[in-house]
Amino acid sequence: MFELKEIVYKDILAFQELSIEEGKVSIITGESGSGKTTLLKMLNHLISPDGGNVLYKGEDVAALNPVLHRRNVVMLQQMPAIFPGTVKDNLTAGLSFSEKPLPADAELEEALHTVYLKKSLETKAGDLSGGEKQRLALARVLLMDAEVYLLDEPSSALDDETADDVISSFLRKSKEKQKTVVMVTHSKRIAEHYADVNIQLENINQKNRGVEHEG
Ligand SMILES: Nc1ncnc2c1ncn2[C@@H]1O[C@H](COP(=O)(O)OP(=O)(O)OP(=O)(O)O)[C@@H](O)[C@H]1O
Repeated sequence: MFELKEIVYKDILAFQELSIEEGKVSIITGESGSGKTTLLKMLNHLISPDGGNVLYKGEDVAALNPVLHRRNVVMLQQMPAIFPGTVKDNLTAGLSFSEKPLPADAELEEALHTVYLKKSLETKAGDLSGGEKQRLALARVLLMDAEVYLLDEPSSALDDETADDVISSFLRKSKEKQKTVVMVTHSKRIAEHYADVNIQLENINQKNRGVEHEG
């Protein structure tokens, strides 16, 4: 799905080669500051490497329209924005922004069910807890029906049991629809349980290599 070659980005990332396989769950781990978020941003065309190439389905991402690329490759940021209004307003925000058709309420409720968020569509989003807001943002991303989901620590605000429920349910849904998922996590447990492929980033200021890849 993605091929990255001879990547250099500031003094943050430097590695020879990395492949992200279609239909797989790739989990990125590595110590704080090793460049995990930076790598996701590169896949999302939010930043471009100083050296090397990022190919998406064989095409150089630098040559793709960033807005159109981000409809296919959707990123859930580490601290996702929650918009004023209801849960429903928040679920449909990404779709409205991308000018995609809005789903019926039943589909929105199904997305809430997938992320174990037991709230009505009319609940005020501002009243949700931090972990509930994180799940709401994950449901919003799921509804985008993208080809690739880039998830930056999507369960950081959840207790272990809820994190397991939510991540396994999200990944089951994405596998059913043959989506590609790239997820950053600090949780060894999540990485061990759910990765088809483990990508370990190393801090290039301390060590001399950037990526270790296990399939
Ligand atoms: N635009 C930028 N310019 C310069 N340095 C940056 C930029 N963005 C991030 N950095 C630095 O690059 C390093 C990697 O940041 P990044 O957010 O990718 O790390 P991370 O592995 O996701 O960390 P964490 O686990 O703490 O979220 C950090 O030292 C950060 O301060």
